[in-house]
Amino acid sequence: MTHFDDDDAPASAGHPAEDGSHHKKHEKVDRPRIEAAVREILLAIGEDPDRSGLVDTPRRVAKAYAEVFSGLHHDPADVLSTKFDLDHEELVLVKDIPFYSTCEHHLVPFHGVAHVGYIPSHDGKVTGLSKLARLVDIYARRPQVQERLTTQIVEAMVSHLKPRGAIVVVECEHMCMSMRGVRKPGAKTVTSAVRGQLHDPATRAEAMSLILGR
Ligand SMILES: Nc1nc2c(ncn2[C@@H]2O[C@H](COP(=O)(O)OP(=O)(O)OP(=O)(O)O)[C@@H](O)[C@H]2O)c(=O)[nH]1
Ligand SMILES: [Zn+2]
Repeated sequence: MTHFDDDDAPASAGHPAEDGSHHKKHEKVDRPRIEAAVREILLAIGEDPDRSGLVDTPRRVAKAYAEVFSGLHHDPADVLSTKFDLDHEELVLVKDIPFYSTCEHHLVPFHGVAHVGYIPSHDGKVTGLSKLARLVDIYARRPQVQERLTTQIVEAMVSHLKPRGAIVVVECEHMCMSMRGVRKPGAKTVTSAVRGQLHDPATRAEAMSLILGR
C-alpha cells in the first residue's frame, strides 16, 4: 500500500508523527470545526442532522478529511531523504501508481494513476521506489488541481534528488466532470511535466514508450 493517513505518517527519518503518541498533540486538522461545518451543510441541504443515520456523520467526515488532506502536513523532503548508493545512472520509472485526490474547485474526488521517473544524479544515488509513490500521495492528499499536482511532484524530485532528468505523467478522471456539471464519465485528463535530460527527444521517447506500454 502506498497510502498513509494522519495515523500513518510516511516511514521516514525524523518525522514527529512516528512515535505513535502524536495523534492529538501534532494533529493540525481542526476536527470540531469540520464537524460543525458538516452539520451546517446537512441543515442547508434540507436534511435532519439529528436523525440516526446522520448523527455520527460530521465526526466521520472530519476523520475522513483528516486522512484525505493529510498531505498538507507532510514534507516531501522527509520521504525523499532515503537514498541508496546503487551506482545506477539510467532511467528509473515507477508507473501506474494509483492515487486519489480532491478537486479544489468542487471538493469532490479525482483519481487515476501517476507515472514517475527520473535519471539519477551523477553520483548514482537513487531513492527508494516506494518513496516515489509516497511523494505522489503527499501532494494528492491536498485540495488540488491536476496540473499543480503534476508540477509539484516533478519539482520535489528536482529539489531533493538532484536528478539529471525527471518526468511525471498523470492520468485522471475527475468526478466533478462525471457525476455533475458537464457529466462526461470516462473522460480522462492527461498532464505531464518534464525536466532536464528528459527533454531530449530520444530519452523522452524511451520514457514515454515505457509509460504507455501496458
Ligand atoms: N484546469 C483544471 N480544471 C479543473 C480541475 N478540476 C476541475 N477543474 C475545472 O474547474 C472548472 C471550474 O469551472 P467554474 O465555471 O468555475 O465552475 P462550475 O460552474 O462548477 O463549472 P462546471 O464544472 O463546468 O459545471 C471546471 O471547468 C472544472 O472542470 C483541474 O484539476 N484542473
Ligand atoms: Zn472539480
